[in-house]
Amino acid sequence: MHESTTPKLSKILSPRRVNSNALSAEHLIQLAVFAYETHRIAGVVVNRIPQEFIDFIRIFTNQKEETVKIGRISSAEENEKGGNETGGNESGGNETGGTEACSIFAKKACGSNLPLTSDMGIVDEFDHVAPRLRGKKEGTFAYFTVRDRWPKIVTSLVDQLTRKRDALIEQHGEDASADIADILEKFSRLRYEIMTDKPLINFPESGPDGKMWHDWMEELKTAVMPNDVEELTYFKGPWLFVECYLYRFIYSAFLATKKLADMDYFEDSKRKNFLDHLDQVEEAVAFLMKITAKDSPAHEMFGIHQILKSSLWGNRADMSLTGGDDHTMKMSSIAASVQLKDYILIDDVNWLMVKVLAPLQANPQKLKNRRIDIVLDNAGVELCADLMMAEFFLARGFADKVVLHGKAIPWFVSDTTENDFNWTVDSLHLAGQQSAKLGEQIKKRVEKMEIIYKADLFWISPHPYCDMQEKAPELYEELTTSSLVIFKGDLNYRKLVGDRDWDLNTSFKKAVRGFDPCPILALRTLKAETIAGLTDDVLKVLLEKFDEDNSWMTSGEYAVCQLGGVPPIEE
Ligand SMILES: O=P(O)(O)OC[C@H]1O[C@](O)(CO)[C@@H](O)[C@@H]1O
Repeated sequence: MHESTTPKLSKILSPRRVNSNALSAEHLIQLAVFAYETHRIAGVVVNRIPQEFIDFIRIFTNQKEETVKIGRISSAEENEKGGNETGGNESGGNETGGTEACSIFAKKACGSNLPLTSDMGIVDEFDHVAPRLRGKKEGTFAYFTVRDRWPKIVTSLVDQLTRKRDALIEQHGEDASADIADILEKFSRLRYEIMTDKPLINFPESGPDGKMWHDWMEELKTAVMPNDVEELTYFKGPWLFVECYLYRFIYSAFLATKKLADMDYFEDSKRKNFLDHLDQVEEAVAFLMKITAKDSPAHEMFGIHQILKSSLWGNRADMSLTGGDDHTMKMSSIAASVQLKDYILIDDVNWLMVKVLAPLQANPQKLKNRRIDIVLDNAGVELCADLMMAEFFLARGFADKVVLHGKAIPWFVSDTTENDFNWTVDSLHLAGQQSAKLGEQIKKRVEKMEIIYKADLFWISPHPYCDMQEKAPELYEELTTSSLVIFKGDLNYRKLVGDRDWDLNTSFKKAVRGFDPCPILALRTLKAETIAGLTDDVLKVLLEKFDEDNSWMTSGEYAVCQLGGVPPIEE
């Protein structure tokens, strides 16, 4: 019976949200069976009851107050209760000797009338928190990424190398020819291994973090998935880990060459993105110059929304979504910040002003070392908006220094490296007079160490940020001295919430799992199926608009400005 009902159930549950009208007795039974099956397969107590299950039962039984409990009932507990209260599935013993049961019983008020929000993945099979996203789940964006986007990214690198072959040989000499052949061979194997879901292999322990990668892969296999080492494949491994591995693997192919070890193979698309947005950059910088001018009549707080949201919408112009293809924004990020406000699902900017920025600017203790950090994302137009944000904080007296954190190697197609940072500052004048002034201003600030660029290796590791304190204690310590850390973009957000399939209304605080060095702000457009902290009202609107389609989570159209690390405004 289990075999025949479970697939039907997954069909019902495969969209993230399920229309509760579609419920029937049969569905309910299937749910119970599925829960039992999952429990039995996972072999653990199910300690996180999916909201949809609770809602299903509540709606189905038409009772107002109840709790659904599903899990392994130990013999002692079962004896005490006198067995299964609803006469649920009574299966025989199990491997550990306890009696397994699927038990559903009413106890006390629980749940809300929220739409059904999470998928049926109950808890992660390895650590029993919300499930990590994985490429193996068909129909998800992670699956599409592994199946289509990654091979496409590798193919476009192959195309680029083939196209540039002669120029590279001319620049570096004949050795480059063998280098290119070597890389092409590695990439063709890489594509094959992705597409046929092969296990990840160790790459040479070279580079500043090569040894660490070996350790992390071992750790993942031994600590996180000890019984399923063969599961560390492109589709089955945790999506975040495997995606970081992919970009590190690409880097290792170049690193192993004689002449191309320093090449930034994503540079062309990053520079093109900047050059395609010159008008938009100039328009946005002109606004910045107006509100930061010494005689500007603007109120101190004027412009914060525009500047932060301009940086947010810069994150739309991400080239990794299109595999490096053109992705030109039509309006300037400042114009977008005004026009696109309805697409911001969580907007904590007022709260940020009250709790963080206003006290910083008032600076009652006359501090001289107020620091704001920006963990950068993409180069190109997004970096320009981030530089504007840094300048705004300094010019308007919110901070004495701004630390920009970039990547030490080419990363996720368009992420900012030190070269990108320097090149962009040097090239701002191409956008126009106002941008030229900004470029000069930033250079001065870099000289005076008011703007500092750093590239800690942790940012190119596969770890969620809740592990920072353990994996990169010095970086964590450093962030505790900051007044605000702004995390830009989707990848940073995925790492903040651990790249997990949280119920959409899980609090942000819970999802960051103790990562709390100082106030943090996520400025992210949604490009992956993970988010936490949506309110009932927002969920309702999304449900009405999208029903069972969750493209809003990955289209890059919607966004959040989400604050953590400070008490809620009403406290
Ligand atoms: O540049 P961003 O905003 O971090 O986006 C990169 C993200 O987009 C994706 O390419 C889409 O999932 C992810 O690989 C990554 O999380």
